[in-house]
Order: sequence, then structure tokens, then C-alpha cells
Amino acid sequence: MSIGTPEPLDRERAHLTASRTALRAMRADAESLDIRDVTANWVNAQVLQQQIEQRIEALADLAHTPLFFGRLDYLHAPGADQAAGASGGAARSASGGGGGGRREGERFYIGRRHVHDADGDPMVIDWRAPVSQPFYRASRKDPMDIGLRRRFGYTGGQLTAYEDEHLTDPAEADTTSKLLQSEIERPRVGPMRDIVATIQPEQDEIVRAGIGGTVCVQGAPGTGKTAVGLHRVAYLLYAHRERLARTGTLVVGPNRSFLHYIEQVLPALGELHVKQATVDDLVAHVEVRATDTARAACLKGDIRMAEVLRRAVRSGITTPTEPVVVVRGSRRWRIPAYELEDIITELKERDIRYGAAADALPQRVAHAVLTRMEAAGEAPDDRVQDAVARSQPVKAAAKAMWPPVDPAKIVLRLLSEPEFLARCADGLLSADEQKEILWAKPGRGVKSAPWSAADAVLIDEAMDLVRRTPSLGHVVLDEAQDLSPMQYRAVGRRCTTGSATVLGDIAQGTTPWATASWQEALAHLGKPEAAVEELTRGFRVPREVIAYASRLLPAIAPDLAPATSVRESPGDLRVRAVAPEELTAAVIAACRESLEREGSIGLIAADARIPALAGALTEAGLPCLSPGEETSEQARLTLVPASLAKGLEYDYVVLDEPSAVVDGEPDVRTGLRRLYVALTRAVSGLIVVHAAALPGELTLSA
Ligand SMILES: Nc1ncnc2c1ncn2[C@@H]1O[C@H](COP(=O)(O)OP(=O)(O)OP(=O)(O)O)[C@@H](O)[C@H]1O
Repeated sequence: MSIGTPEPLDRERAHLTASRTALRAMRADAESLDIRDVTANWVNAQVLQQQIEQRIEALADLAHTPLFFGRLDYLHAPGADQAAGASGGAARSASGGGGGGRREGERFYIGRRHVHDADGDPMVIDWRAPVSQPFYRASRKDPMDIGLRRRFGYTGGQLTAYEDEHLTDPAEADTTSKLLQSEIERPRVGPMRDIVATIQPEQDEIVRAGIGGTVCVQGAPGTGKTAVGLHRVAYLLYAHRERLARTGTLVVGPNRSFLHYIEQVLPALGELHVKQATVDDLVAHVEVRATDTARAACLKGDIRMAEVLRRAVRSGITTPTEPVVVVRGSRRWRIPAYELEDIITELKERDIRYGAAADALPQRVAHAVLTRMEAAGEAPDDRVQDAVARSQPVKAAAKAMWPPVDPAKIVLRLLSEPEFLARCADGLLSADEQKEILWAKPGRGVKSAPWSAADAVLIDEAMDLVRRTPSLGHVVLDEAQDLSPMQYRAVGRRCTTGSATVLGDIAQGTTPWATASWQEALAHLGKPEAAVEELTRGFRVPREVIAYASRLLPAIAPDLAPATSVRESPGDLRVRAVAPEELTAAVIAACRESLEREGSIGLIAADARIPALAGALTEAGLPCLSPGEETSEQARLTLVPASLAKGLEYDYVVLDEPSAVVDGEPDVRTGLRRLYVALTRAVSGLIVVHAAALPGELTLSA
């Protein structure tokens, strides 16, 4: 690595200026497009206009977002397949000009988007293009035909530094990148940022994994799972734009504050239209107004409920005892009960949705009538079959044999009628378990019933049993460890024909039904063949803090190895014991102390402590934000209930009373996992303030 002398830096700045001019020209071109002549109809014109506006929006030159952050000098011109992303004519040659055949070294500037000059020659290559891949993956061991890799450093939008690696030069020593290090160490203010300039090789493997397969990533806190998931979406949208435009992509996160925190990453990467939702959003078919006990929620999320629901949905299917008689003109056609029974049996055995079978049944009966007509010498056509299928006796018989099912009503019945539940759950749920999930008072109607979040998932399952849920092209599921089997199924049915990226950390599972193994989770998701990758290099939590938090691992996830930290600074860890009456004041003092440092501050506390701390902060004249609200230079302190800390990070964390965080959960393991999450939010420093004894697991030395 070498820090550049002014002269090459000037040349690089000139390329930046020229690239920005080219980008402005591209935008001006898009703005001047006149579509009046090419579109005859209004709808097409609207669609096209919208596409142009999106393109104009995407071509904005953002002063503080570097247009390129790297440069690759290839030893030889890349092959045709690799050069795909460098489209628009020959790339610039490192030696100043192109050439025929396998040209000598070509040079590519790597940035967030593709920029070309007036001749169509690339000035900046999209980071997702194949030709950009060595920027992330090339190493001394495998230089990938790269003579020089250059990383650029920016200060406030100005190109101020660069670092070089000559990967094929045996004399050059391996060093860690200062630019990478300073990006990792930078103070955190504002929402989550993209990591496009510094994606690490092990992360890039996941980002660029093929769209065909599902990838599952187990990663310790701060190993970049969320970042990787979001960059993977951006990559897939680039590599499979048309397919995904048709089928759609979705990012699923644990709660609204988390989604707010990450919502600007994809737009910064030029992807403005990716849907983000929580699992609750996906299944919001009824108004949730009740909370289950932990045991009831566990049972409702249990995989056995899938079969209970299947039986419930099919519970109304009846074996006919009467024939169906259809009168056409002067003739009567009679389908005997035993033949109807055969049709029902056959439909029951077929692997089709309940609703699709209900649609098929009248046609089957009509077909039986038609067969009889033909046997009697008539020549009925399809229209006759349709007419018979729609005839009153056939419709009435079909409805009686295979009655329509309203998914919410069937779940309402299950949770309200002990006999119905007993029938559907026979051999699956014990009497005691059935009692646990039954409502104390039967629900009167779908609108007014005391639905819980877990009930909404059951309704979603029932809906899918009736009508197939449309599948998206790709789903990223973050903080996946917290999902119940039934929730995995809800997400899985949204990517049956697509693929998924599943991100999580078993040690951070804080629901009573949290995932015990990824294999199991992937089976519930419907992707048992997915590969499980592990990320262990932590980019957030400093060494001393992660070591302290990792003391909990033997109790919460004994099979997992502690994360390492790539941060240079060991971190600032302080644990302060105070008298109970001094606790709040000591916490406020720790916040003040942290506010003297640069960056964001998170005061994390058990949910029950939040009102008292909010009052104390106001009294102390320290304004604070809620999680997910954007921090800024003026407002840097966020008061975070432990239940919402997941996925977030702050430069300095003040943790109030760890034992209260543990006690806030229904069982000790969940409590310790919640504490582990709270302890691993800090980027630079952590102050733990406690009056009660610390949980024993934390006081054991590592
Ligand atoms: N390659 C990288 N370069 C720079 N920063 C990185 C890199 N990878 C991750 N980071 C940063 O590290 C921090 C943690 O990343 P992220 O939130 O994605 O981790 P996570 O594994 O999802 O953590 P958690 O399990 O706690 O939710 C973020 O600030 C992210 O930007």
C-alpha cells in the first residue's frame, strides 16, 4: 500500500470531474427524451414516462456520494463474459488505448453505477458487473489477472487519498487497508450506510451467490449480515433485472424501527423500489389486538398447527349420500352417490389447493354427466359441460360436498369451539395444549375477535391452503432466528418459486420459539437444500466488548464460536456498580459522558425501565430519540427499549441494569440472549451501569 503523491491524485481527480460531467450529460439526455412520437396510447406513454423519471432520478449526481471508489488495472483485457458489465464499447486501456484480440491491460473505475461518455465508452463500471468482482475478491494468492487495485478515499465528496496494491508483485508486503479500517472505524451518525466500497471477500461470496439457490448465513453480531443481505438484493436486481421486475423482491426485517434504520441503503445503491416489511405486515389479514401467553404463542407457532389447519380447512368435505340429477330438455341425467364419492376421493388425494379443488368439482360432475350423454348417443360440446357445471343442482351438490372456506372464519372456529379444535387436533395437540390456545371467550366475529400476531399467521396458512400465495422472485429474511415454524412457512410460501437469503444468529434468538438449528428452519421455509454459511469477522463490536458479551455464549448458544473483531481499537468497556438509589443518576451521568465523544449514543434498558428513564432524561435536559428515528449531529442520544435493540448500533452504548433486561423475558435463556443483543450494539464503547447483581454468566471471567 502507498499513499499517493499529488500528481496521480490530480489525474484521478480529473477522471472524477470528467465522469461527473458525463453523468450530467446522461441525465440531460434522459431529461430531453421526447416520447410523444413513439407512444400512441396514453397508458404506454405513462409507463414510459415513469421509467424515464426513474432513470433521471437514478442518474442524480450526489455531491457526497463518491461516483467511484476503486480502480482495477487488468493485466490483460478481460474475456467477453466478464466484460459484460463494461458494455458500451471498449474500456479504457491502462496504456491509453484499446486494441484488437486480447488487449493489454485495461483499466476500470469501480463505482455505484455505470457512467459512460458521449461515445458510449465506460467511465465508471457498476460494482455489480462481473468485471468489478476482482475488486472484492482478488488476492495475492489469486490475483485474478489484476496488476493494480486502487482504493480511493474521500473527504466530504472530495477525492483526497488512494491506496495501491500490486497483487502480482512478490516484493510488496500484505497490509491491511487504512481506507477500509477508517471506514470501519468511522463514527456512526444517521441511518445505516452501504458498504459497497469495502465489501470483504467472504461477504462478496454471499452477495454474488446465484439467484437459483437459497443461502443461509449464521453470523455473530456485527459480522455484516444485514449489510450483505441488502447488497445481495442490489446485486440480484442488477444481474436479473427483468426477471425480478416481473416477480418482485422483498426484504423482511424484525420491526419498524429496524426497517427505518436500513431503508436508505438500497436507494443509495440505486435501487429505489424494493419492498420492506415485517412478518406481521405480511400476514396482516386481521387487526391484531391481543397478546398471547408465551406458551400459547409457542403452540400456535408450532409446526403441528399446519396439520391442524389442513384438517380444519377440509373438515367440511362430506361424502355424498344422494345422487345429483341434472335435467336437460326432456332428459334427466343421474350421477349416483358412489360415483360422486370417487370424484371427491380423487380430489382429496390430489396435491391442489382447497379452492382449486372447489373450482374443479362442478366441472368433474359435469364431465360425468357428459360421459353419460355421449354414451346415450348425444354429441355435447364444451359449452354444454360449462352449462351443466353452472346448473343449480350441480352447484348446490358441489357446495354441499366441498363447502367454501373463509380462512379467518375457520381459524376463529378453531380458537373458539373446543369440540372443533379437538376434532382437528386429535393426535396432534394434547387436551392441555388445546386448552392453552382456545380463547377464554369465543370470538363473535372476524372483525371483533381478539386476534394475536400468532393467530394472523394461522389465518395466512389457512388462506394458502385455500388459494396459493403468489411467490416473489427473491426474499431476504433478516433476524430469521426469531421466527416460529409457522412464520417460516408464511415467508417460505412467498418465495416458493423464487429463492431466499436467510440471515440470523442463533445466539440472538429472543422469542420463546426461536430457531434451534438452521437445518430445521430451512426445512420449515421449504428450502431444505440451502447452504449454510458462517460469518465470524465482526465489523461493529470492538474486541473487549465482544469478549465480555461472549461470556454469555456457553449459556445461550454453546455450539457457536465467539466472533472476532476487525476493529483496531480494543473498545472502551466500563462496568459500574452503584447503589440502587443512585442507578438512574449514574445512567444519566454515563450518557452525558458519552455525549462528550463523537457519534451516536444508545441508552439501552429493559422495556419496563423506559418510562422512568425517559422522565429522568427530560429532567436532566437531555433530549432523546426513539429507535429508528434518524440520529444527527444535533440529536445523538436514543433511548432504546431492549426489545427493539436488535439490528441497531450506536457508537457508545450505555446499558442500564442488565439483570432487569434478563428478568424482562419469560425465561432465563431468552433473557440472557436479550442481554447479549444489548451488549453487542456498541461500535466504540460500552458502559454497563448496575445496582442489582449482574447475571452470574457475565461475572465469570472469560
Ligand atoms: N465490509 C464492511 N466494510 C465496512 N463496514 C462493514 C462491513 N461489513 C459490515 N460493516 C459494518 O458493520 C456494522 C454491522 O453490520 P450489520 O449490521 O450488517 O451486522 P449484522 O451481522 O447484521 O449484525 P447484528 O447481528 O447485530 O444484527 C455495520 O455498521 C456495517 O456497515
